[in-house]
Amino acid sequence: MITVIEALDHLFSLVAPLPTEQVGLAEAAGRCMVAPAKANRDQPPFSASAMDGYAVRGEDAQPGKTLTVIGEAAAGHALDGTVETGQAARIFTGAPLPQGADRVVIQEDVSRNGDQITIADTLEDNPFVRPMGADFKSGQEVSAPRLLRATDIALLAAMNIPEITVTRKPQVALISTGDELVMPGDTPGPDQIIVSNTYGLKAMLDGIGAHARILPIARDNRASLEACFDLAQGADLVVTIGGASVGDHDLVGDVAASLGMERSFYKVAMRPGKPLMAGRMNGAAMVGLPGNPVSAMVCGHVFLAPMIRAMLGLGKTLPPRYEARLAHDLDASGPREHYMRAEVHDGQITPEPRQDSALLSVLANANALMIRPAGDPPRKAGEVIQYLPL
Ligand SMILES: Nc1nc2c(c(=O)[nH]1)N[C@H]1C(S)=C(S)[C@@H](COP(=O)(O)OP(=O)(O)OC[C@H]3O[C@@H](n4cnc5c(N)ncnc54)[C@H](O)[C@@H]3O)O[C@H]1N2
Ligand code: MOO
Repeated sequence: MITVIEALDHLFSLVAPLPTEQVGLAEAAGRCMVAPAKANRDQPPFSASAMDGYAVRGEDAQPGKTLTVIGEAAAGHALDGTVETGQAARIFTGAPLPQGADRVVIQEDVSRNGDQITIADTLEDNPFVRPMGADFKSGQEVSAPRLLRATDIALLAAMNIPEITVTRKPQVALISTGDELVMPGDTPGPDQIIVSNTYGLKAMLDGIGAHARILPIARDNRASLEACFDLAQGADLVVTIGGASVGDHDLVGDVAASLGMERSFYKVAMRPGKPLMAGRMNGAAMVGLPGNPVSAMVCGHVFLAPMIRAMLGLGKTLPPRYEARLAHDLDASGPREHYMRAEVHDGQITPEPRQDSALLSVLANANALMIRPAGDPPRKAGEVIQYLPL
């Protein structure tokens, strides 16, 4: 059996960065921007008031001083004039600082009588001015490649970049297999369960920039599986779930091979996730995940997510591992790399007491996959161990 790292190497060789397309900013959230974006202007484009109050010359900002108000500057309406010694301009947050003025006295520090203001003894030191270009300067870059978050989109908008170049979304076809499965909302027979893996995987993959399609459930016969593979055409990545092991009804490998799948590997020395298979099929990457719900989700994190990132152009890199200290002693681990459902709090990690790969409630309760290397010896509380955050 190959290792997790070897399997990832094979999986990376099945994918490449996808072509790019233009999108408007309103559609850019979660997309992968491929080229650096450059600010088209300074922000703010002028020295701006940070508060509501009065713009004055620095030397006039003294407690007890009385000044004459000569006009008003509001956001979008600059004052046409200069603030001279002994003068002030009414000013509001975001307005350009008038010529001559170099600070703002907030209105709480001023008493006003007609066109006269007197500065109070409570005068604050802060000049309440945002210098021109304080946020960013023209030409400043937002680096790429990057998955765009809400905060990036706000920054790109402020930079006056209405359209960006992004990688086309990887199209993923998700095929659950098994006679025992029905869709959520359907009425299961006495020997049936509700399909969960396709829904969990779609949520995971859509959340990292892919577009996953849930295909009809393939039944445990060749014709049904073939029909589902046919529906998967056009996808960049075809993912089957279940039917990967050694049982009489585990047909995925055979059917995929008969449809031309060139296999890269079958079986990985990991737990859960051992009966994983992958290859190239009709120009797409194909991954056959094990059916146990936790196995499928763990393989999604460990294998599918890095493949999606590679297709987006974010590089062929391993998911970053974090470190925490064991809260309790652990027994020796087995011959397969073990991804244990665990909880990390305040830098301390505790594996969940039950690790059966059928238990989705345990997975949902966990916030980490604690990684025990193959053949890991017994470990003591306080030792450092690696994990993937969930
Ligand atoms: N004799 C052996 N038996 C098994 C071995 C083995 O090495 N020798 N491996 C075990 C391991 S490890 C796993 S993992 C499972 C994986 O088997 P399959 O990929 O063939 O999965 P199925 O048998 O189809 O299903 C397993 C389990 O998961 C449920 N399932 C399947 N698909 C879904 C879905 N989309 N949503 C929710 N639940 C699903 C299914 O009902 C089964 O309960 O094989 C072991 N056996
Ligand atoms: O590998 Mo299975 O995926 O141990 O449950």
